[in-house]
Amino acid sequence: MTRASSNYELPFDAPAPQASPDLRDRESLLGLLDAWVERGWLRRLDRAFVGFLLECRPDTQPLVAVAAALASHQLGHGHVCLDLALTLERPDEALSLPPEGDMGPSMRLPSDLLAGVDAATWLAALAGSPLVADAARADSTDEGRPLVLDAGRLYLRRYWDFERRIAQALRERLAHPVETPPNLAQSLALLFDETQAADSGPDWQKLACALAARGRIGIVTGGPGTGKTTTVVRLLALLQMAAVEAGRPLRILLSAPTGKAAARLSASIAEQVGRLPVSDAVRAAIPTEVSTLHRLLGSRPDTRHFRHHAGNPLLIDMLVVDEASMIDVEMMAHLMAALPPHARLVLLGDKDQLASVEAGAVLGDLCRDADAGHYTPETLAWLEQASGESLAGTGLSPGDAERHAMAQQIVMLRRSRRFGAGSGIGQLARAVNAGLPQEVRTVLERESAAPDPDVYDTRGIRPDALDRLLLDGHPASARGKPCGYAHYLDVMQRTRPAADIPGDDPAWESWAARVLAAFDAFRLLCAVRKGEQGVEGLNARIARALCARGLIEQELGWYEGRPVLVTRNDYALGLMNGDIGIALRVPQGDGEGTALRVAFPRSDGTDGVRFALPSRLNAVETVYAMTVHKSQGSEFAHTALLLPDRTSPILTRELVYTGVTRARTWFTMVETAPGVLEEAVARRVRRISGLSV
Ligand SMILES: Nc1ncnc2c1ncn2[C@@H]1O[C@H](COP(=O)(O)OP(=O)(O)OP(=O)(O)O)[C@@H](O)[C@H]1O
Repeated sequence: MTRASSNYELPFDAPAPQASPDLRDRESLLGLLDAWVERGWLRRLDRAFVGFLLECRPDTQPLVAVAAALASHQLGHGHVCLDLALTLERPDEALSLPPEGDMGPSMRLPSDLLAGVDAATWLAALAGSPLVADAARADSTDEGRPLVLDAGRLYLRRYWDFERRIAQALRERLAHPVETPPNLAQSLALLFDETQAADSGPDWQKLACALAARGRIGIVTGGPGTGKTTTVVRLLALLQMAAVEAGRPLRILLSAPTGKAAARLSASIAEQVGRLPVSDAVRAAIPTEVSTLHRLLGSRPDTRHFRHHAGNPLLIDMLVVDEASMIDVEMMAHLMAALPPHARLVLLGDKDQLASVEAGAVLGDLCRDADAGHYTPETLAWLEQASGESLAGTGLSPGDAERHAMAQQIVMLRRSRRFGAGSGIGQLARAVNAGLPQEVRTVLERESAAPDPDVYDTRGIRPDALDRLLLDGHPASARGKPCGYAHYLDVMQRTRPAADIPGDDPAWESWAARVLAAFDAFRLLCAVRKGEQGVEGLNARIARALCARGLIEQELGWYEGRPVLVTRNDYALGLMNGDIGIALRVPQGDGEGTALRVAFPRSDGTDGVRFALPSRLNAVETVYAMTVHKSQGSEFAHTALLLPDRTSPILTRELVYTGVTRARTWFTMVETAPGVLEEAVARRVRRISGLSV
């Protein structure tokens, strides 16, 4: 880093006009930041970053140091940068401070710290600091500066770079469309031969397939069951038909952010490929194996670098990534870098779901215009001609090639095949997504009172009734049984192979697979981790209730039936953060009695299972209840979402929507206090970023 000086700079000790006492000098500011770290308001990392900057430039103004601390803090909350104006407008809200559940003694808040600071003064201080590069000036001497100021947003350079590289790579892809396969219209007609009902509008899947076929980048977004996988399977068939014919089948890879999502996509594609009206040669050229993004890029232990990057790109012609809403800005930048320029990239995902826990909401940012379409007249004409579908009367808004460049390669699927008009879960998801609390309440009341409900509402549930719900679910109905956690333990006991069957017999693996599948019959989702109504409290409660009923041997430690969630990638064992396993008693290899082993599904889309020694698992936690965040990419026959009794900024529309849409057949809303659901539905997540293409 250069140690250039600047005319703007004030000596460190000079107070900014009307600044709060915390911004008067270095010691006061660091004192407050240290107190925030102690209290868990800032990460140690954020404080260390400021320490590093002050070491490089001891004369740094407090206004610059505090901006650096807050920009780093924002990354921990999923924001790619610090929006200065927004932070000054509503400091505590913009910075999510005090954090959820902080009941400690009073402490100086961001609003106290930033009182009296105006945007112009803050911007001038940053613009004048040798630590801050100005994004508008392509000045190579700026390159070593650790912070970047871009249109009123302050970035840590790494993250500004990620965003810039993603935008650049996408623009290049958009600027160089590929040749569409010959006979596009005929192939589309062959693959999409369903007749649409006259009132159901155009076949959005066909439109999505056509758009993706013409570009190096295509995005297919849509709610659960709208046919994202169906569309991509047909796209793969369409492209491979032409490529196989030409004697050069495409090298295609499929990927997803988590092992669970990869396994789901793999099973779904395998099932759909069989039904394609194509030759065996084309069918054989469509892969069904799906790897996680980490595995695809070749993650290496103890480093953030991957084996594949711009200098060693993937040897492929096409990449499909499912559950793209879970991709954070860093992963997306690595992904774009590792993709050879000629390769096609297709992203599938639900833009309305919660974004990744890490910084950035790439899919949400790119799909900003997806509801309105924003197609240019050229795109509209091309789409109608290629697909034979009419977009008249769809209510889409017109677009502009400059302002809506990315929108030209995005289609939003609008008709759910899983949750049709009559589905309570579908209606609930739509009402939540539309941000209509009153409508949400109406749907809950109406659907839960129906004779064979798929939605259950338990307002003000009593503790004993909650325990019964969590263990036994609801009474069986015509559709089957909305289970609780007793179910998979029952399957475990009932289907256990006979004790004299040797440990290497496949019966043990099939049994484990069956128990793992039964575990997915029910999941309790929580909004928060801490407290009685968080994951930690509920896991303890469920274990206690199962133990009291004699369904598990003990509440703590390792016991048969204990479900565990992997919380850190373990490359040696091939386990990824988010993988779920269950401890089972299986025969020892030497024929000497039995031992506990943790069964994990293989992430190759098969029903295979592998076993790990409990003592080898370093980062796991019990997972009856899980956070909505961790449940992304999974679905469960019966899903219950428990909302805490106090509202908080993390209870948002996206969180409730993601929770509801994890349910395949039944959904239970567990409300512990009035008004919390309504407030959550009315609140939107806003991820701060500058990604726009
Ligand atoms: N055009 C279609 N014709 C008939 N059935 C369809 C069609 N599109 C989707 N389906 C069926 O609807 C269900 C959901 O489709 P699909 O799995 O493709 O949706 P998705 O959007 O990928 O779902 P998810 O949200 O689970 O990722 C599947 O059973 C699929 O076979």
